[in-house]
Amino acid sequence: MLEVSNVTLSYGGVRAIDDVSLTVAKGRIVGLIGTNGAGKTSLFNVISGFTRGDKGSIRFNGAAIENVRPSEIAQLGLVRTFQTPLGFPRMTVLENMLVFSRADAASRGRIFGRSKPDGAILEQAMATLDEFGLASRGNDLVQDLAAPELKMLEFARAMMGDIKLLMLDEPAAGVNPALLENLTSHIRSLRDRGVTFLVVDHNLKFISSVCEEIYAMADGRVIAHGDSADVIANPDVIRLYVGTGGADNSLSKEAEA
Ligand SMILES: Nc1ncnc2c1ncn2[C@@H]1O[C@H](COP(=O)(O)OP(=O)(O)OP(=O)(O)O)[C@@H](O)[C@H]1O
Repeated sequence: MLEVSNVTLSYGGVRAIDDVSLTVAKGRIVGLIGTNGAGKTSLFNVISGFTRGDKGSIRFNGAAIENVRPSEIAQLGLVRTFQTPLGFPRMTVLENMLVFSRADAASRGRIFGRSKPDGAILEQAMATLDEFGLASRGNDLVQDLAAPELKMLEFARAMMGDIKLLMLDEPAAGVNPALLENLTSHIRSLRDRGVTFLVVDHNLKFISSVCEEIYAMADGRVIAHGDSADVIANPDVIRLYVGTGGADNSLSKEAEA
C-alpha cells in the first residue's frame, strides 16, 4: 500500500532522513520508533506531503506521491495526525468534524453559512463522535476540550474521510492508561474495518502491543525492522534506548522479560 524508497531529507547540515526505505502492507498496523531527533516526524512530513524530500520515491497504492500536495494525498486516503492536535478552536466539536468530512461544501452546510448540513453527513459525524466518547461534546467549542478529548477528536475527525492509511503521530502522548486502552481498541477495530496504520510513538509498551511490525530509526536511518517482539529485543535498539534513557524505558524491561 505504501512504499517509501531511499528517501533522504537534510535541513542545512542535518540529515534528518538518510536513505530510508519502508513498506506498509494493506491491513497492517506498523510502528515507527526511535529516540528524539531520529527522523520519525520528518519522515511523516515527507510521506504526507508537508515537506518535500531531497531524494527518493514514495508510492501509495501504486501512485507516485512524492510531488503531490498534502490535501491531494489526503484525498487519496492517506491521512495523518499531528503531535500537537490541530483544529479550529473557536468552532464546535461537531463543526470540526464536518470541516474534515469528504463531503462537498453544500452537504457540509452551515459551517459555511449556508443551509443545514446533509443529514447523512451529520449522522456520520454524530455516530463517530459517539464511538470516540465525544457525543456529549458536539456543541462545545474545541478550545474548551481537555487534552485527551482533543486527541480523541483528532482521531474521530480523521475518520470523516474515506481513510485507507492513517498515520498517527504520537497518539499515546499525554494519554492516561484507560484512554490508551480505548485508543488501542479503536485502532484494532478500524483495522478490522479496512484501515491500515503507521504509528509513531515513544511509548514502546503501547507500540509493541498494538503493532505487528516495527521499524526503528536512529540518526535518520532505519536500524531495525521486523516483528514487534524481535525489534524490541534487538540489541541495537536496546542499546539505543538504554544508552539515552529514552522513551519510557519499558523497552529494556520488556526485553528482559
Ligand atoms: N524544520 C527543521 N529545521 C531544522 N532541523 C530540523 C527541522 N525539523 C527537524 N529537524 C532536525 O531533524 C532531525 C530529525 O528530527 P525529527 O523531528 O524528524 O525527529 P523525531 O524522531 O520525530 O523526534 P521526536 O521524537 O523528538 O519528535 C533532528 O536533528 C531535528 O533537529
